[in-house]
Amino acid sequence: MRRLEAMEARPYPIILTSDFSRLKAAINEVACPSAIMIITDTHVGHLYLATVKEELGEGIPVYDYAFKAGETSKHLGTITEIYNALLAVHMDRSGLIIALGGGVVGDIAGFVASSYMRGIPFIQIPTTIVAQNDSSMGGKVGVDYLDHKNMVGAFYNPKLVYTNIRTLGTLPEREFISGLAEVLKHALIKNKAFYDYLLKEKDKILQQDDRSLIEMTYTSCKAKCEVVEEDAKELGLRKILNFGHTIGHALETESHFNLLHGECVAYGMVMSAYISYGRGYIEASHLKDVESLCRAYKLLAPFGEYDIHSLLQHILYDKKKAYGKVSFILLQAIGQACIKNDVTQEEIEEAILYVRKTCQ
Ligand SMILES: O=C(O)C(=O)C[C@@H](O)[C@H](O)[C@H](O)COP(=O)(O)O
Ligand SMILES: [Zn+2]
Repeated sequence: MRRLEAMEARPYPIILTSDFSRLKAAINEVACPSAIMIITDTHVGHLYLATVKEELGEGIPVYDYAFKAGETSKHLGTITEIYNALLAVHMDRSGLIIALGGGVVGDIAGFVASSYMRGIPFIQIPTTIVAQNDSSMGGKVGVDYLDHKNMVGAFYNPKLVYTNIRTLGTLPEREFISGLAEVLKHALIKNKAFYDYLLKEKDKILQQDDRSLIEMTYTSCKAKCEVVEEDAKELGLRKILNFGHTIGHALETESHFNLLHGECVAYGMVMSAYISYGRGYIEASHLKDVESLCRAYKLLAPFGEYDIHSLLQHILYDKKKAYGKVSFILLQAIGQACIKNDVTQEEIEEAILYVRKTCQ
């Protein structure tokens, strides 16, 4: 087991382990709830709800609510349904919400927790690579709105993140691989030694060796927490966590979510590295390093025939636009990112064409 304290200012523990046996003790350390509502989805609920409930025991009422699994549930309708479920069991501020599942569950349950009765405590039990290494910490919660991803939400931290890495065993391979893109991102923007580790340990990580996964998750979470610690509300430094996302989000939308988030982020990271190379920020060999790392983890499948004009339109309407400018995260070295808001349409087009040519 490993333990990390996220956020020095308002700390919450991140427990990394390989079963659920310490769950109750970990909750007791941070809360003393009168009742618990476990929010999950139909897929994860089927796999882990019974075990988690058993671990929680019978001392207090434990309710559950499962919504239909998938990004299509990430909208305000699901939020209202959960408010209704909470009201039906008279949940008040002395209650606790548990998010049991991947990124969509964490984002939805966290948003409910941030807004129900102006905020009640919640904890995260992330069950996917994305959730364990990225979305369960940092406090971003919310839902999609109309066509816009994560358009409505809040910053609201959990009281605890309890990660059982064995839950990854039931994750489809495509999702496992896709989620790893966020881990690679943390290495590329923040930690060259982690980049080296990821190359060295790739076989063990892909085989889901417990020790390697726990070590990887620990380092990944630490990198993210260090960034969030400095800039929780994404006014400056935190923007680097969006490396690969400006183009990645556009691709996600353009593929009608047929491509997974991490798959798009991987293409986006190579495109951003290409722009960085074009500007002379990094050497050609560093661009190849980014590609090799993604390929080592089976990312960068052949790139589809996406319409460049539509992609550009999505990018130009990026929700992170400020004062009319889109922020881009570029690389200055492996393990070092910078924020630029002067990337031109031509640079983006060339980067898309580069990935189209390289990923065949
Ligand atoms: O935590 C952050 O900050 C991130 O940007 C992490 C991203 O990997 C994650 O996809 C996040 O949900 C993106 O948020 P958004 O604000 O760009 O929608
Ligand atoms: Zn992401």
